[in-house]
Amino acid sequence: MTAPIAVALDAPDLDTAARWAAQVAPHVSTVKVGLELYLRYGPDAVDGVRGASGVRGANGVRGANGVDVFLDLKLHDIPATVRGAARAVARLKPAYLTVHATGGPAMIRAAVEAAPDTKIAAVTVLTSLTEADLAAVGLTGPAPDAVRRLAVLAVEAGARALVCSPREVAAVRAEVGPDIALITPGVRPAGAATQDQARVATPEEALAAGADLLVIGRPVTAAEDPGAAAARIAGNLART
Ligand SMILES: O=C(O)c1cc(=O)[nH]c(=O)n1[C@@H]1O[C@H](COP(=O)(O)O)[C@@H](O)[C@H]1O
Repeated sequence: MTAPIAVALDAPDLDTAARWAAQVAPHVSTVKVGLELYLRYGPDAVDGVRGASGVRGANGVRGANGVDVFLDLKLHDIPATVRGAARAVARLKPAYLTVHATGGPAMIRAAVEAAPDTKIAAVTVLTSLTEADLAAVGLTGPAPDAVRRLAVLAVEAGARALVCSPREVAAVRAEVGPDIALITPGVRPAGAATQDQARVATPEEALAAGADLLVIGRPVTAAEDPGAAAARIAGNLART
C-alpha cells in the first residue's frame, strides 16, 4: 500500500533523480518530474525516472510495483503554443501535466484537448506566494478567494486536477466536488523548514482537509536516506 504522495525529483542530474525515484517508489504513488530535470534532459527524464521506479513502458498504466509520473511543466502561453507544447509531451502519457490557471480558459482547454490521456492539472496560486505577493502582482486576493476563483475557471475549461496549497484545499473541494483531483504542494512534516514555501501545512493536515495527492520534495530528497524519509511520512499518514 503506497501513500498518495508525489515526490518532487528536483535534482540537477538524472542519475540522482533516478536514484531518488528507486528509493521512494515502494512507499509513494507518484514521482514528479519538474522544470529542472525536463529542461535539461527532455523526454529522457521521464523515461529514466520511469525505468528506475518500476513503471513498464510509456503506456500510462501503473505496473505492479510502478509509480505514476507527474510532469510538472507549468505551461503558460497563448492557447496555440500551449496546445503544441501539450501535444509534444502527450505521447509520454504522464498521469498529470501542469498548466498555470492564470493562462485562462482557452489555454487550459487547449492543453486538455491536446493531451487526452493525461489529467491536466491547473496550478491556481503558487504555494510560495504570500498575501503581499498577490497584491504586488495584482492578483485580487485574499489567497483563498483567488484560488477558488481560478479553480472554478479551470474546471469549467476541462481541467480534471487542480494544484493549490493545503490551506485552501477544503474550500476548493466544496467548490468543485469529489471528482476533481486536488494536489497540494507546500507540505512540510511538523518541525521541518518551510524554505521558500509560504502557505504550508503538515501531510496529515493536507490529507484531512481533502487533498488527493501531496507533493513533497526537499523534506524527502534532502534527507540522508530519501527512502526512509518517504517511508516515515507514508507510515504516519497510514496511522491517521
Ligand atoms: O505545481 C507544483 O507542483 C507546484 C505548485 C506550487 O504552487 N508550489 C510548488 O511548490 N509546486 C512544486 O512542488 C514542489 C515542492 O517542493 P518542496 O518545496 O521541496 O517540497 C516543487 O517541485 C515545486 O515546483
